[in-house]
Amino acid sequence: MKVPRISEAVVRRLPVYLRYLNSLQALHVRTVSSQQLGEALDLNPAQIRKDLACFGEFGRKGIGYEVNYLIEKIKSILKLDQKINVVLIGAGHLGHAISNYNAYLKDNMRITAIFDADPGKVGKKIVGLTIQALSTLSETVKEMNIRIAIIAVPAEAAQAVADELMRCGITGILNFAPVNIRVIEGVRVHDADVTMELHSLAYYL
Ligand SMILES: NC(=O)c1ccc[n+]([C@@H]2O[C@H](COP(=O)([O-])OP(=O)(O)OC[C@H]3O[C@@H](n4cnc5c(N)ncnc54)[C@H](O)[C@@H]3O)[C@@H](O)[C@H]2O)c1
Repeated sequence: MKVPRISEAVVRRLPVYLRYLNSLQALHVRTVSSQQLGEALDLNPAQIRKDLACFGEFGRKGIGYEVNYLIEKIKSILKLDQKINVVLIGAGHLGHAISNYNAYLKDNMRITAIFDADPGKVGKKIVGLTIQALSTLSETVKEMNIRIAIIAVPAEAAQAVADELMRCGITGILNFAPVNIRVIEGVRVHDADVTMELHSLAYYL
């Protein structure tokens, strides 16, 4: 089935559905209604039905959605049914934490290469992956067919790193550096900024 172009808001909600569905699957729950999903995720059931209807008729009246089937569908929509290699740039404190987390993921999407500019770190290992010098970035990205990168370098280095990543063909960047990265058309950046999240929480105090 050809999937129509869907809004960013829907793309953002699909991983939320997936995470909850995975937790239901772990509990051997077989079906779930949009009502139950809505209550658990604090979302409008009509919204959920509308989101999922973008991709076809998954649900059945009176039964709801089959958890396993819906998980497979969402994974395939998000392309998580295929192996996705990710490169991490920056093997510092955050880079280590992310790599350690990655090691326990039972996921098709995994960090498969780590790079750092510090010659003292190059050659060392983090959870089985050898930290590489940036001179081999382009080669590794091509070899491993990598299109997604995580940036965990200091803010002042982030733009140059992003530029190099784009030259290598990276089209998706998860940026942890507290700086706005400029990208060329066709490349997406998602920012993960702990400080900004805390600052906006402060407003609700
Ligand atoms: N540590 C945290 O909890 C945390 C949380 C959120 C965001 N951040 C942000 O993530 C980034 C990394 O933080 P950190 O605490 O891991 O810093 P860190 O100093 O421990 O690590 C940064 C790493 O990047 C490497 N590096 C520097 N320039 C580089 C370049 N041009 N190419 C490749 N590697 C390069 C350094 O050698 C170092 O290993 C920072 O921008 C920080 O603001 C950190």
